[in-house]
Parts: sequence; structure tokens; C-alpha cells
Amino acid sequence: MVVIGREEATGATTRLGHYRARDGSRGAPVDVDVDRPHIGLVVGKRGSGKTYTLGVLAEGLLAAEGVAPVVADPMGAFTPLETADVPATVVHPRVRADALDPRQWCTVLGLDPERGAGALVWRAASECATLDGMRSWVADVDAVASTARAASNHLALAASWDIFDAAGIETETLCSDSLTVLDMSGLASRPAGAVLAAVATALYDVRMAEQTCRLPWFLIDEAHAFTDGVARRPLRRLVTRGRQPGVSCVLATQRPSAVPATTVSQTDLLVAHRLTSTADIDALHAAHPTYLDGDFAARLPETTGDALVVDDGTESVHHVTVRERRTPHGGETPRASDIGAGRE
Ligand SMILES: Nc1ncnc2c1ncn2[C@@H]1O[C@H](COP(=O)(O)OP(=O)(O)OP(=O)(O)O)[C@@H](O)[C@H]1O
Repeated sequence: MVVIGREEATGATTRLGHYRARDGSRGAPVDVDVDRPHIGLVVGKRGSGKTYTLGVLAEGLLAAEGVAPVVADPMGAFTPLETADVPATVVHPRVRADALDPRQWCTVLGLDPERGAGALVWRAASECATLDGMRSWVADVDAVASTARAASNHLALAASWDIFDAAGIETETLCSDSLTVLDMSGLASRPAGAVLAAVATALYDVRMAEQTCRLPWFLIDEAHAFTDGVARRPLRRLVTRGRQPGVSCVLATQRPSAVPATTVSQTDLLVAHRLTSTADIDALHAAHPTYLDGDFAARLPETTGDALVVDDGTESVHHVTVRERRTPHGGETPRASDIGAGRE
């Protein structure tokens, strides 16, 4: 058995799959280290198996000791786990208003913090811990009526997202040993970004403050949707500095070229499924030039579920077939023929 992500021979691992021989036959088992923190990137074009691979990893983390797995699920692909026979909790995430700092409030509402409504929202977020408090503060503030009205309208929009409440997600929920699935399937990109920003910050802070002994693993599907906007800074901090306090992060994306180069270069585990876009292939190649020399594109797999795995720690590249999942996968793209099949 080979373990990806570590140099020494001890510590917990989880099965990722098997080596794929040149003739397609199955070789030795391949595990991934889950003992130490890692920054992972799972890439591949649509339908190549990214979400499935994230699910394989989530299953492995569920069985591991001492970790707290959390999945950001923008497509609802992990919600079937709620009814599977595994310790998974699906939550419609709500976060505290003060989980976002004043600058993030302006970003998430698309306001310039220097001027007008943005400056008012900034002050409201500095003064108040809850969204209701911010709305009351704006209603009472001595400001130009049109500016106050604009700020009030933006905060009403934030309230309509239904993601802010005074309690927010409990740290105990996020850091439990069961899998926490943040079901973000009903959320538009701004509220989804706000949730991601708040959770990324909470996971980092909780470890910095030594409030949990478990090591969080934050798995983020469709990660390119969050690398811009309000989640950009918290995500960058998690990826660049999270390992030190013990937070792992695994990003899955079909568009590695849309992920900042600094993020791609921070990954110590790269799982590359089938990719055809030159820009995406170049983005990976640029971030890992040492191990991805030669004709990287030609080495990428053709078949769904197959992957080229790059282990930065041991500076090695592995051809792997990801194993089948034990729990239901909800990432299937709907087909018109599904409807046809149900007709009389
Ligand atoms: N390792 C695997 N073993 C068996 N089947 C797999 C494997 N990986 C993927 N599949 C199959 O391929 C389908 C597509 O995989 P998946 O939903 O993970 O793709 P994706 O890359 O996340 O696509 P999208 O970008 O559209 O979200 C899955 O529904 C599953 O049936």
C-alpha cells in the first residue's frame, strides 16, 4: 500500500483508490494521510468525478479519529448522506452577523465602504452584533435621508437571504466528529459566499484559540464560486496559514484557472481528473512545475473516476482510480431521459 501526503510510516490514513496500470488493470491500494493537516485541490472538467472524490474523502474522514469534517455543498450533492447510515448532519447554514467584519459587510452588499450607504453599513457593522441591531441603528442614525434609505434597503436584502441569526452555527456542530454538510443549494452566490467566509473564519479561529482538540477538514465543492467576493480573504488565509493551527482545506473545482495561483501553489495534494481546457492545464502546470514536467496534459486521465495525484511532500505523481463510494452520491447531472423513463 502507498500513502499519499506523508513521508513517514505512521498515522491515520484513508483509502483513496488503487493504482491504475497502463493496461487499465487495478494495482496496489493507494491511501491518503489524514493524520496531519493538508491543503488539497481536486480538479477536473464537468462530470469527471470531482464531487465523487470529495465524497470518498468525506467518507474516509468520517471513519478517522480526531478530525472534524465539514462540507460546503453548493449543489446539494451531499444531502443524501442525511438518510444514509452514517453520522452526517445536513444543516441549512445560518451565521452570526458579526461573523463578517465591516469590510466584508460592504463587500457582500456590493457597497463602497468609503461612501454613502457603504460608509453607513460599515459603521452599523462596527457598532452592532446582529442584523436586526444594524437595521435599527441605520433607522435611527442622523444621516442624509436618501443615504440612510439606501443602506436600509441593502440590509433588508441581506435579511431576505435568511442566513443571519443571533446564534449562528455552533462551534460544537462544526467541530463534532460527525460530518457537517452545509447545504447551500438554495443560496445565491453572495449569501453562499457570506456563509463560506463565516465558516472558514470560525474554523481557523477556533483552532487558534485552542477551543477544540479535533482537526477540522473543510471540503469545498465548486470552490471557484468562492475565490472572489466576500469569502476570498478568509479562504486565502485558510489555504496559506490554516495548516499551522491544524485546519485542512480541500477545494474541488472544474476551473483551476479561476482559482488564484497562490492558492493552487499552496496545495500539497493535487487530484487531477480529466481536464481539457488549456488555460486550466497551464494553471496547474505553473503551480507545480517540478513534478508536472514533461507533457502534463498527456498524462491526465481520460476516464471518469481516474486521476493523476500529485504529492508535494514526497514530490511524486501517481496514476489512481478513485474507489467506489459506500454512501449515496448526489452529484448526478439530470438527464431528459430520466423524465422519459418515468412516463407511462
Ligand atoms: N471513482 C468513481 N467510481 C465510480 N463512479 C464514479 C467515480 N467518480 C465519478 N463517478 C461517476 O461519475 C459521475 C460524475 O461524477 P461527479 O458528479 O463527481 O462529477 P463532477 O466532476 O463533480 O461534475 P460537476 O462538475 O458536473 O459537478 C458520478 O455521478 C458517478 O456516477
